[in-house]
Amino acid sequence: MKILTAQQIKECDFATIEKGISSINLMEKAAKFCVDWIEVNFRSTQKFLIFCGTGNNGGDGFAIARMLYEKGYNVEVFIDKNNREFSPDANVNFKKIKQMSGVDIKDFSDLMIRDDKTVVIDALFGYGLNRGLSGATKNIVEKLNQIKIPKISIDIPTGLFADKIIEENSTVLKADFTLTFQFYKKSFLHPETGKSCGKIIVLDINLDEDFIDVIKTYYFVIDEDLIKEIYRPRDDFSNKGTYGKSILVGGSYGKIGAILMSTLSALKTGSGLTFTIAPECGNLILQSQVPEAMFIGCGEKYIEKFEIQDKAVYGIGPGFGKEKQTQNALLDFLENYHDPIVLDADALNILAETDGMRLIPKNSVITPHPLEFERLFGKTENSFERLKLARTKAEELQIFIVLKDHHTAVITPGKKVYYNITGNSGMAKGGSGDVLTGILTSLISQKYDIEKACIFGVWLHGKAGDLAAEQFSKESMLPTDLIHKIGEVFKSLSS
Ligand SMILES: NC(=O)C1=CN([C@@H]2O[C@H](COP(=O)(O)OP(=O)(O)OC[C@H]3O[C@@H](n4cnc5c(N)ncnc54)[C@H](O)[C@@H]3O)[C@@H](O)[C@H]2O)[C@@H](O)CC1
Ligand SMILES: Nc1ncnc2c1ncn2[C@@H]1O[C@H](COP(=O)(O)OP(=O)(O)O)[C@@H](O)[C@H]1O
Ligand SMILES: [K+]
Repeated sequence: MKILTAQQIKECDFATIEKGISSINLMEKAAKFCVDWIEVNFRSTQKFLIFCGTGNNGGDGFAIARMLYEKGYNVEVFIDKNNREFSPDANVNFKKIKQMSGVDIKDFSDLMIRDDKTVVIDALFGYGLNRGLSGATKNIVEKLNQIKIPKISIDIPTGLFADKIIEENSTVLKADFTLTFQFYKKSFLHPETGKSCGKIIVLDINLDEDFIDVIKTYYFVIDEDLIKEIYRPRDDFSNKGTYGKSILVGGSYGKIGAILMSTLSALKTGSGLTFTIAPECGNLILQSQVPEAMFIGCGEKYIEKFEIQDKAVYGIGPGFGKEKQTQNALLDFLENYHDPIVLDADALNILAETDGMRLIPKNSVITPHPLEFERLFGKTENSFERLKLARTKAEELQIFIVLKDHHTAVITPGKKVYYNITGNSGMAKGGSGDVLTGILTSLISQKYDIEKACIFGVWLHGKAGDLAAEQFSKESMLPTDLIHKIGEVFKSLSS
């Protein structure tokens, strides 16, 4: 799914209107989709308090208020009575609601909440916000944020921009749900801004498909349609050679578990032949826990050297450690190896400390979490800036950067960004990243195109995490539980 800027969304609205629907009918349609969702999900609500701004977001709010009232709900509409300069479409809907005898139109300052079964609808500002909140709107948002009743934001939580960071400490409505039109907005996917969105529901209001097809963007959300295009079912007439050779390199005394999880994940993701290169202290553990993988020992307690094998894909780093010999082993390997590889964890830390980034083969994948990213490329002000730097570095080094976070971003050498929306905070545990390394190595060894392997890999990882959380809870699920859910995800794809 494409992500558009506020300006592009506006153009998309115009394109849709040019195709024959009037702007007021488009607003009506958008409001109806919201009301349909609200009816299903907030059926027992006794009163809706609907806060409307002066732009078209406010217009949506007036239309939603009218429709809810017509369906028999108790509705109160709040506006800033000192500012009634509504946009033309908002004005049409304001006039309609004003004529309804059973709906009170109140000033923001009249807000009183007595009833438990009350829900707030935020239609103050949408993608047209062009500066931070101030005055009456800022005050009412601050007040609403202190009241513990459910809040539904229409299109965008008021105070957020669609596509850029907000100033620190600025006021933003804290929504429980965001009913957004047609597209995810970039700000929903970054930690500083996304935390205000609650659960995001994308309502398809049938904006012009031809426009959406051709509009150029570098930003995408990974959705199930994309995954279904990427996923290749296994061929009956195949053998282990068809599915590649994955070699997971890592582990050191006390951190054998990390490379074990990578190895198991590679197997569970379908790798044909799987090897683990680890120090001898891991031999017994690996051979007994993952008998399907072949073990190559090199060093006693940490890796001292490792050889290049033909026709394999290497995933290097989990549990690797940073011993001097291990460092040299990695740098030697990279001096002589020129095919794409996956680099994670201590392999990245070693490259950061030794200035070895230039040795990474073109089209390789690196999987830093924010701190590893900072060690590699330096500090940035916020996650928007981090992404910008990552896009520059991915192009400069011609590599894929899998920037791990709540919404992991896959950044391609062509500077495209694919945000992942599967996964959950149950995965915020040591070991989850090791699993991802195994998955990515396995997919690349199965000859998935590298961009597709990254997109598919992060989605699969998060989806398996979601299934693990469903069964065990976010608190109790373990990275190993996630590995055992990979199969269920594949089953759902092939059914
Ligand atoms: N395709 C879509 O996405 C559709 C969007 N619609 C709605 O239209 C909205 C966009 O409408 P608008 O462009 O009118 O934008 P807004 O409703 O966000 O309001 C923008 C207006 O407020 C002013 N403004 C901006 N920041 C301000 C601030 N901090 N303080 C005071 N005033 C400020 C602007 O100058 C502008 O006049 C969407 O968010 C959505 O709710 C729907 O009505 C129809 C379909
Ligand atoms: N709150 C979260 N929501 C979604 N995914 C998460 C969350 N926290 C962590 N993850 C995922 O778990 C993995 C953690 O990786 P990493 O930080 O490298 O852990 P480790 O190195 O300990 O294995 C990443 O893929 C990340 O996207
Ligand atoms: K809003």
